[in-house]
Amino acid sequence: MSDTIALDVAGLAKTYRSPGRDVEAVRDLTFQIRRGELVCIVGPSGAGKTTLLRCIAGLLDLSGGQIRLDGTAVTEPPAGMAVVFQEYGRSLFPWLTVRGNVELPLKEKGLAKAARAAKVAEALDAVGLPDSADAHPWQLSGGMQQRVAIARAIAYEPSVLLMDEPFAAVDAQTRADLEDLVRTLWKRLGVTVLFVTHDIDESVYLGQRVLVLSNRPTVVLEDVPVDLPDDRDQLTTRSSPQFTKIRTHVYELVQSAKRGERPEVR
Ligand SMILES: Nc1ncnc2c1ncn2[C@@H]1O[C@H](COP(=O)(O)OP(=O)(O)OP(=O)(O)O)[C@@H](O)[C@H]1O
Repeated sequence: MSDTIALDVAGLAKTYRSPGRDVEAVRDLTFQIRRGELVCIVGPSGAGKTTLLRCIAGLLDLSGGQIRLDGTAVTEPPAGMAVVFQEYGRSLFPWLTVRGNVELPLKEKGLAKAARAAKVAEALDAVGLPDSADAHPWQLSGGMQQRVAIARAIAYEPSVLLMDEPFAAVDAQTRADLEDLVRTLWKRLGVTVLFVTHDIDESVYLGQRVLVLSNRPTVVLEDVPVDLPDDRDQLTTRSSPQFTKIRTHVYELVQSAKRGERPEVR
């Protein structure tokens, strides 16, 4: 089962077209993610990472290629997918309580009230916010709000979880806690995770693989395996020689991507 392909991105191209100005964001992206994998994506700013995620989420029309989730072409937001964005402040509804926010997609899914209540409680518990159900998002810190966004995503029980720079706006200590939370939930739930980040160390700490993207128009520069033990912790893992070796390699790749290096000319 673990070798089944969950996400298949084949020859993806995306050009934003507007009168008098076309922006070719993604030229030719091809990669596959197996069910239950945790894959990170890094690349230079403006490389098309968000564009890629929005295409996978079914939020943008493709200009070429195809995206398949569990064998089915993605042409609209797929039922089995959840997305956590960077801007938790804008992704939570301020007029709803934490419970209301986490419950909303479950209502849309058609779950009965008792089942919804159980899933909301379980998800808030999993992200360490069992006592915040009646609070409103604006009463919580940034890190807590992002936990609510994660709780909302996991309560929905997606088969694929997309995360677009989810921790970019939180402080370093909270970020480390949230990274560990993602790994814990990923292991517990067996969900397939695609995680976009600017932070090279974060990509190596979290991922089983790191896809390094070229600059725009985007292609995959290198698919880097992260052969670190599965049990990771912020101190031991990050200070291990193997971690340093991989993060140095990814760092050099991103630097060469910034200089415009592309696979066909390497
Ligand atoms: N709606 C849009 N219309 C036109 N061009 C766009 C649009 N959205 C993004 N772009 C362009 O597409 C390219 C890729 O943008 P995208 O946001 O996907 O990159 P990114 O890798 O996520 O960037 P960053 O790391 O800075 O967040 C950029 O040149 C951007 O200006």
